[in-house]
Amino acid sequence: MSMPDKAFPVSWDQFHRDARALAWRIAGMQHEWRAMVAITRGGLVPAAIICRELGIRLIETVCIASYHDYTEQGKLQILKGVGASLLENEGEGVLIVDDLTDTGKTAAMVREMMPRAHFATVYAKPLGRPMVDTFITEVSQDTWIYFPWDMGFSYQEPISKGHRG
Ligand SMILES: O=P(O)(O)OC[C@H]1O[C@H](OP(=O)(O)OP(=O)(O)O)[C@H](O)[C@@H]1O
Ligand code: HPA
Ligand SMILES: [Mg+2]
Repeated sequence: MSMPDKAFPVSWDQFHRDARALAWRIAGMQHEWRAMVAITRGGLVPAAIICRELGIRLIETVCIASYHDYTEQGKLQILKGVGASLLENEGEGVLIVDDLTDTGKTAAMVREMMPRAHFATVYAKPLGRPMVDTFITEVSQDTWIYFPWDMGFSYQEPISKGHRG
């Protein structure tokens, strides 16, 4: 995969707002969640915001490593799954959270573990969209989302000089 053409930088403020919007949408489903599963590492950030909003206190992780070299997706590797109790009833009543779905491969792998869980991401690209139940903002496949935890302050080229942001 080459570097996507477009950039979608997200600030902490915006991420908090978007994660809260996702919490509002899920709250509207009026479902009793028995646990939340955060997909590490990116899913830990929205998970923290959403479990606070929804009052969920049982938080588990699925630890997956996939993007080993910036935009180059390596083979997906499950480093850790969830405890047996969450797998009961195919994950019914479990809320799975990730920051985004891109190709949908990560979501597909976790869905396989808990087919009846609800899968929510803050952002979704078209290829991953069919793999998630709920998301807030769709960005095009040729866009790279820059999350605030990956960023630092740096000089920005003016748009007229070819700046892509
Ligand atoms: O839909 P996909 O193409 O599978 O991509 C989406 C996944 O990629 C990123 O995680 P990454 O594997 O980079 O690890 P991280 O969360 O530890 O940063 C992101 O947080 C999603 O989990
Ligand atoms: N941004 C950050 N991490 C990612 C992306 C993205 O667009 N796609 C897959 N992992
Ligand atoms: Mg991730």
